[in-house]
Amino acid sequence: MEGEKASVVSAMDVEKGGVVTGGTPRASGSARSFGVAFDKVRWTPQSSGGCPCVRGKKPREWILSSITGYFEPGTLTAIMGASGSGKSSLLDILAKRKTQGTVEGRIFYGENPLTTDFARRHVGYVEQSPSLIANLTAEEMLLYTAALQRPAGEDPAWQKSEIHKLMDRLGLLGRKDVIVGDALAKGLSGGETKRVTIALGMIREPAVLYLDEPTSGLDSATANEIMKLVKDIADDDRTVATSIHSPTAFCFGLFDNLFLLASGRVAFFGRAAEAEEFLGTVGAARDLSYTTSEWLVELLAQPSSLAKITDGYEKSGLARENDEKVRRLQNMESPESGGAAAGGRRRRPVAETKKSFFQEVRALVKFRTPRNYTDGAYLGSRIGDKILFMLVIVSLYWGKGKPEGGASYASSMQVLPSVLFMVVVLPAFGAAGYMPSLMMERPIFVRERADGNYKVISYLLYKVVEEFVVTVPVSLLFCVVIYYGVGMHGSLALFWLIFLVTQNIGIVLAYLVAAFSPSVDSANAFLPCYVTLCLFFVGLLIPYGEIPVYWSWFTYITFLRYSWTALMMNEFQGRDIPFDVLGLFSIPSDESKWAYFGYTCIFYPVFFLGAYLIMSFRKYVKR
Ligand SMILES: Nc1ncnc2c1ncn2[C@@H]1O[C@H](COP(=O)(O)OP(=O)(O)OP(=O)(O)O)[C@@H](O)[C@H]1O
Repeated sequence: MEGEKASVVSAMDVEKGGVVTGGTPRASGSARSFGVAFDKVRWTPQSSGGCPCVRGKKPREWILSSITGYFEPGTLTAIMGASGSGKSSLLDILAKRKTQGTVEGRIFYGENPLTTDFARRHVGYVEQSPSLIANLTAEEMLLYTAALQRPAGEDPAWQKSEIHKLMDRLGLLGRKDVIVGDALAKGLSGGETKRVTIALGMIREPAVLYLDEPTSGLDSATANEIMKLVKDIADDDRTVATSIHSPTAFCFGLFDNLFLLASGRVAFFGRAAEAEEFLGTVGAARDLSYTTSEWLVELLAQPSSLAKITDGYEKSGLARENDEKVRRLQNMESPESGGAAAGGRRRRPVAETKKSFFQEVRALVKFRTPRNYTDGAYLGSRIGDKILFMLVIVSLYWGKGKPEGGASYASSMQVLPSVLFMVVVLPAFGAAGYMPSLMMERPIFVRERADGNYKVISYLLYKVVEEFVVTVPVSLLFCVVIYYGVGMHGSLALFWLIFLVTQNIGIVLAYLVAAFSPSVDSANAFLPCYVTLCLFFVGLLIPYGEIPVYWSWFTYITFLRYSWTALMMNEFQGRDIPFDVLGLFSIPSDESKWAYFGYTCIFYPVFFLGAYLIMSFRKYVKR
């Protein structure tokens, strides 16, 4: 496959003249060089749809208006502007990451119009505050991302050696075994975390790399180092643009081009070295007590002078030249582009990196599951409650299921339905414990989906497989101890299967609730509410036959009803006892317990599908 062995890090390792890193030689900049051209781009947070009578006559407020420019391969463009001027919004639009509002204008990458698929394959995006997986080490974080983003057939050993080269180049190799960490568990420092995020943006070898404030929160020396790395990336024929708030003089010297934004309009676009002279021509005289970058920051922070500058730019010859160049690039008539628009070279086909969902699930399980399985908090919350309730049930009901063991028939007939009731209710309530994991991980899920790391189905399958593996031994222990401790009858295997399935239905129910809930609080309110309502309709608190007709519909969406009925049938069907226990609870004695087990199972795919559809179509990020 072309490019299969193309270096993960060739951007870093290529010596001028085109040499290689561990893999097959790659001529410098020979493949996947795209320039970016954008013409009269504007954006409003208001959506375009809807009936005007509902929307009202409120005119649209354009946060960005008439933004025209281009980024060329081999150049580093800095986007500067005051806070709120639209820097991040512009990058989001160019990377197809805006999820709200209306975008107008034309955006081309080479000869390709911008699409989500194109952006996922060719555009790297280094977020300002990326969500990383806190319990992975720096090395694992990169290997994990490489396993998801690199072509399927790539040799993992080769991938690992390339990742090590990338880490070495980014000054991370000595810190490869340090966990990424978060606010609660300290791991990498802020500067090291930024390097990891830049490395993440480079793993797919994107032709275009956007960075949103890569130096924010860093000291000047670290900021300079980071920007040197960014400049190196651009020097390898990549198209690189970064938003930056207050660059040091050193950083400013690294910029090839400068894009100044003022209240969503262009105040200057051209060679960084020519900005000062141009601004002088539109009446913004340089204050010599500042460095150029400091002066620009001061200038852009003064709203009173900005309209004059943006008006001056829009009427300038420079703006006309830029417009003209963008039009040439988009029409693919640029002599310097050789027919490939926006300054890009003719590119060869890119290695197909799409993976099957099975390969994605395997990568997710390989890197994330071992960490979870060795995390005491993760396992404790999944095993602890089962062990506790198992001990409570056994100590309370020891031997009471067998009348011949001392308990009277009457007591035994009361005890067994109650124990079975608790056996189905516990995993349903316990499901609340699975919601936070999905909700806390939502920012990671959102970033990884935006990076095109996996499909929703792969992520959900990984989650359920990871949980299922834990539930198998835990539920087996729980069921064996209770079965023999209480003194049950019927099939132990079916008893266990019903409990196992009920527990896993609880898990996917938790995922479904987590998928549609806007916050952990609302999810925590909804799930116990639904489960508690279900308790009334299980069949123990009120026999089915006595449930009022206007509530009967609810019994059909009470999965606990089916699992409890199957357990009751398993326990009492065919037993020679002087009580008609099943009849007492309106449970048909002549129907198959396996059929009720089957009805229970149906809830699993239904809840799973619900969670999948919501996670696929819901926009979790408003940006
Ligand atoms: N989804 C959105 N809905 C409504 N307003 C938004 C949305 N996204 C951005 N804005 C507004 O657009 C303006 C530009 O925001 P943006 O984040 O692009 O600015 P910025 O220049 O990157 O700022 P900073 O340097 O502080 O990060 C701000 O006023 C912001 O509140």
